[in-house]
Amino acid sequence: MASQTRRSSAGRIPVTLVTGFLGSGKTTLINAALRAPGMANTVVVVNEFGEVGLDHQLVTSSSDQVMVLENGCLCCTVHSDLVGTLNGLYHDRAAGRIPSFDNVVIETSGLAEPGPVLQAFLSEPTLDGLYRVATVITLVDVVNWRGTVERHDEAVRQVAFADRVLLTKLDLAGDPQAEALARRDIADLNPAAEIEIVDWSPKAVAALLTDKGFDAGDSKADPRPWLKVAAHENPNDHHHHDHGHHHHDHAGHDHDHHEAHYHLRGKGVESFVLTREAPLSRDELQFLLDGISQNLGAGLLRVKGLVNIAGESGKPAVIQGAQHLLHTMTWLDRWPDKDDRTRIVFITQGIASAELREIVELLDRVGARTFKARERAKILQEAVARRSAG
Ligand SMILES: Nc1nc2c(ncn2[C@@H]2O[C@H](COP(=O)(O)OP(=O)(O)OP(=O)(O)O)[C@@H](O)[C@H]2O)c(=O)[nH]1
Repeated sequence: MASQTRRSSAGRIPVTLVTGFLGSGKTTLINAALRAPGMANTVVVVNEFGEVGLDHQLVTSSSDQVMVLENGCLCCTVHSDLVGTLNGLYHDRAAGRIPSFDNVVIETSGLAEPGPVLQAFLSEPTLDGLYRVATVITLVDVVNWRGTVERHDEAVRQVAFADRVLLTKLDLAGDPQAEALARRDIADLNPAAEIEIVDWSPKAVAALLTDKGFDAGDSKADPRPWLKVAAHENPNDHHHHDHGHHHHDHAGHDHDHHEAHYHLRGKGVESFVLTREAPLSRDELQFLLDGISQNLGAGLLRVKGLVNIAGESGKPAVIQGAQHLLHTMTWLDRWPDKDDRTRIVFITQGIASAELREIVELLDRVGARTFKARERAKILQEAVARRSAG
């Protein structure tokens, strides 16, 4: 894995990823949006499994601004199909072969893993520089949610990666508790996600699908709504805000609450916030990130953070990565507020926060020793050089 400082990345085309399990309402959502004038400059890319041919007709009949990839799920073919399609679109647009567009929506297959898709957008030789992921929207069908999440880990990760979770099929839910249960489960998996009920009006849906999100290539952007450190640090706050009629019960007597917590604890999604008061050198940052991703392997889902790099204290570096491969780095002009500590959010699966904390502490100790030794070696070398020169 290589940390890399990106060239100016402003001007990349924003992409909205729409994920959600089979039947959660992705096609319905996108079709609703395509009726709005606000979607005129948006291209929709649909990925699907071969056997679900219906999607294709539904979507293409509504518009000619839709591309369909039929070669299987994104997780297996992302580096060929999706990358090829998006690269092709970009160059066709540049050459004037297709009408200009300034926004892309990708409907992923219901079984798609968001991690590899995100990774493709962060990796230099593929899509970075052309496109950036603006928001990840995950649809959750509240009627089938519990059964789905129990059996399909993809559904867990689709929620874990979301910036925004949209609840669908509330009108079909017989159980009046279904919404509250789904909200609680989702907040357990992803305490930073906005959880909303879908407003199906074309204008409202189009606004969601054209949301520009946080652009790490825009040095004036405010990273706070993207990073949401507080939500990751204090996940329980979120429960209290979002759990509607359960908010009176802060004492922990809520039976369902414990059940829900237990139910999802088995899914193992956790977040961990690494905070550093002292600025980090680039080497230290690289060492820490490499060490963490090597130790966590596939257990690391997402990394994002603001870093105070030694010698660059007036401005934060934005880093982000998806899974084990990439960390890209861009710079903001200034810190968004007085807090200029390094804060990096790690979202993991199958690794307890305590375990991650231990790994970080160990890396810190090893790192401190390594860097001190390197520093000493440098001083020695310089002394030797001075002596041989003089
Ligand atoms: N009543 C009701 N039906 C909905 C709602 N959302 C989606 N549906 C219906 O659920 C079915 C599945 O919706 P789709 O939009 O095809 O779901 P999808 O996520 O694209 O499904 P896949 O392509 O299989 O992954 C359709 O018949 C929709 O009309 C909702 O909020 N209420």
